[in-house]
Amino acid sequence: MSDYRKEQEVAIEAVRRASLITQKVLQTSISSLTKSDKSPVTVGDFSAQAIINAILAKHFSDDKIVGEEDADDLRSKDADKVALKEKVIGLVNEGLMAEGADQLEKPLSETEILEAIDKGNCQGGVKGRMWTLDPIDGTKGFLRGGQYAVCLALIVDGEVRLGVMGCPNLPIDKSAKKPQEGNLDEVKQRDDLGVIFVASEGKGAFQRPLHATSSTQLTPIKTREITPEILSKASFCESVEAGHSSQGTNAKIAEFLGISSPSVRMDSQAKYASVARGDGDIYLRLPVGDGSYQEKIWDHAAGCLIVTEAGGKVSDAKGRPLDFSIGRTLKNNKGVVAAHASVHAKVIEAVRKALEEEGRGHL
Ligand SMILES: Nc1ncnc2c1ncn2[C@@H]1O[C@H](COP(=O)(O)OS(=O)(=O)O)[C@@H](OP(=O)(O)O)[C@H]1O
Ligand SMILES: [Mg+2]
Ligand SMILES: [Mg+2]
Ligand SMILES: [Mg+2]
Repeated sequence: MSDYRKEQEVAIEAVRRASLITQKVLQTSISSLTKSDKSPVTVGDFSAQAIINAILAKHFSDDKIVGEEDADDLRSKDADKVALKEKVIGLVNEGLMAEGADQLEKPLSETEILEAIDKGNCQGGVKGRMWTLDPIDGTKGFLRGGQYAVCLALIVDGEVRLGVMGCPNLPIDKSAKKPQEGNLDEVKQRDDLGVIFVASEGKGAFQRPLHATSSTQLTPIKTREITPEILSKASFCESVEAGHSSQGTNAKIAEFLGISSPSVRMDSQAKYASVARGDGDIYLRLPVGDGSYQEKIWDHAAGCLIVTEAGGKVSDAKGRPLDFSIGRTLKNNKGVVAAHASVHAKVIEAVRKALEEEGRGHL
């Protein structure tokens, strides 16, 4: 097994710088536009993607990047988009020139920034080294002051080897109260928020405060011990957006497992982070409708490794491992189930029953 020490160090620094810039956006104003698929993208998403891609390109110039965003909208002559691009240029240079490792001496040009964003155009695949980046996962959450995550993972020959995730709105201390969902003022004011989660294949999972310097010690994290006997006491989390996973199916699964407490609804891969550090036990993401939506690799790669390395198990709805080797999507998988390894099989059995009852057993 390779040691990805250098990659880990660079990825943490890239995610740290990008996460701090998204926090700055949150503290000031969030300009956004709507993409052709009707989903939102903000000045924070573009800036974070440019910062991370520029740092990756500097250290690993031969690596490919599968990133969510592209710079097409920023090349538009439309006045709103030109104004948004100007903000992105300012934020990217602020993020890259801030003190610390990888500090840039001289600002990047507009062309360099747009090119950095477009470095995320790789189509994925089974061979070689590629990073996958979700510069802001849970953009809708970001806009409403909810949870969001800056997610970066290294995939080598189709397997996730390294995952780094910045969660600027999660408390450093898992037992501290999470900010109230959508309370933008609360997340602006609290100074105990901001965590980076890290996992490297075979080396365990860790967290560290976002605001610390990069030499800060990583603290190990573990999923909560939950045996089949106490499964009914488990807490499960799901998406805030009803269109992103079937909340009705999730509720039925919880009922089959004897879980009576309501789900914790949270945007983004912060759900994986919560399960990984034992602040939640099960993450359910069951497909909606006919299950035709294909999950994107950047929505799961970092979170999947972080949960696995913390002692959990991640699979699709049928219990199959997620296959990151076939392009930009997880087209061989339907849905996602993450849980403590000792109860994962029981959860999958409940998923099968629930989908069959709905006449969706084929999914
Ligand atoms: N129909 C459908 N089904 C499943 N997933 C979808 C769907 N549409 C979008 N997306 C992706 O959901 C990502 C955000 O997931 P979340 O779990 O954070 O959703 S939620 O905001 O809590 O509802 C979101 O990631 P970001 O775009 O990075 O926010 C999307 O990639
Ligand atoms: Mg996403
Ligand atoms: Mg995103
Ligand atoms: Mg998006």
